[in-house]
This record gives sequence, C-alpha cells and structure tokens, in this order.
Amino acid sequence: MAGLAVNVDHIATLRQARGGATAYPDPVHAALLAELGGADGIVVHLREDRRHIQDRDVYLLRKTVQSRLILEMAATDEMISIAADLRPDLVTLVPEKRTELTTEGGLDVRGLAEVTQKAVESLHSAAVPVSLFIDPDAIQIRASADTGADMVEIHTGAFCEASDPGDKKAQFSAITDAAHLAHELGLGVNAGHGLCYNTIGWFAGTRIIDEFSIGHSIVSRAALAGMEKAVREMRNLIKEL
Ligand SMILES: CC(=O)[C@@H](O)[C@H](O)COP(=O)(O)O
Ligand SMILES: NCC(=O)COP(=O)(O)O
Repeated sequence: MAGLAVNVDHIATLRQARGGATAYPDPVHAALLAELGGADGIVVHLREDRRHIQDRDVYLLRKTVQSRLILEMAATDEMISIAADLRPDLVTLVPEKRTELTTEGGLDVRGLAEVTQKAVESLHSAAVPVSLFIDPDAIQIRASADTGADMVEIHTGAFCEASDPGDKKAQFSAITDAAHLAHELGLGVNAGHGLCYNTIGWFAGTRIIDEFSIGHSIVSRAALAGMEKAVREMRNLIKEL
C-alpha cells in the first residue's frame, strides 16, 4: 500500500500572512495532528526565502515527528549544511526560483548533473537518503539514477492542472511510464505536487507509487474540516488504490 507524506508548508503560509507576527497556526502542531490522522511522513520545504517554513520549524519537527521527516530543499551549500546538521529521514532536492508562486517544473538533473551528484554525495556522507523531484521524463529519470540518488519524486503538477481530458490522460501516462522506468532502474518512486481528493483516484490499481506527497489540498480541507480528519480522508482514499 502506498504511503502518504503530508506537507505542512501552507500552515506556515497562513502563519506568515501577518509577517510572522503570530506564532499560530504552528506547522509543528499540524504535523502532530497529521500523524494522528495516519500520515506516514511529514514534509516541509525550507525555502531560501523562508516564505513559509522557518528554520525553527524544521528543528522542532526533527524533535517531535514520530513518523518520518522529509525535508524539501534546493541543492545549495546552505541547505546541505542544514540537512547534515538536522539529519531528516529523507531530503528531496527541488528547484527553486524566488519569483515562483509555488514549485514549478522538476529539477533539471540532466542539465545540472555535476551539482546534483555532488549534493547527493554530500548528503549521503551525512547518512541522509536523497530523492530528486523531477518531471515525468525518461531522460531525467535516467540522469537521476546516474547521480546515485535513492529515489525520485515524480512531479504530478502538469497532470493535476490539465483540464483537457486528452491532455490529462497523456500526462497521467507520462507519470506511469516514468514510474515504471524508475522502478526498473532500482529507484524508489514517490509522487507529488497538486494532488487532491479527486486526482488521487487516478492511481487506483496502478500500485506504482511508493509514497504520495500531498500538502496544499489537505491543508485546504483542514481549514474547514480539521487536520486530523482531512489527513484521515486522504489516507483512506490511498488505502483503496
Ligand atoms: C516540491 C513541491 O511540490 C513542494 O515544494 C510543494 O510545492 C510545496 O511547496 P511550495 O508551495 O512552497 O512550492
Ligand atoms: N512535493 C510535493 C509536496 O510536498 C506537496 O505539494 P502540494 O500538494 O502542496 O502541491
């Protein structure tokens, strides 16, 4: 059965809405509730611009998360140093642009092979496993395997955002093809970005994703129904896949 890692970034987005003047809502509290709701892991994206998750959050989560702590970060010296000190259960290397509203494309592992491999080696030397957040593209999958990374996280944003039925079907096929190739190359296969209570159903019967990484749709439902309930509902949908 696939796992569910809950991204609590956007609890912190709400907290930072007043410029960090309030201590609430606290992503650390949200993570506890997510775990009570059945989360198999907690994801946080410590961005260079600290627009939502703060350093304080990741260090407190390291002490309090009882499932697994997954740190999303750019492959920069600053972030690698933090990860080596923090020792999360997994690092997912993601591309970052200060001007982006949210994570856009996947990491260009092929084009940044040297930098990516160096980051993978640095994290491995700190005993931190590494996942690479990439588009569902065979070239990027193969390049990821060549870096020595432990797994990939397939970017599901284009599939989730597609409105044309034919395009959505094609985007989903790209994800399943990429997942099969990644498994063949011995990589773990996670998936995330933009997944919601409707799109998750597309994965029924596929059994090709090891863990789904979901944040925005769960936090959005939690705003109305509560975090534990929102996570449990997603957890139950994934159990039925
Ligand atoms: C890589 C990824 O998909 C996550 O970063 C997710 O997008 C939540 O982070 P942001 O909303 O800050 O992009
Ligand atoms: N890596 C994907 C993630 O952490 C959550 O993305 P989203 O569900 O917030 O779009």
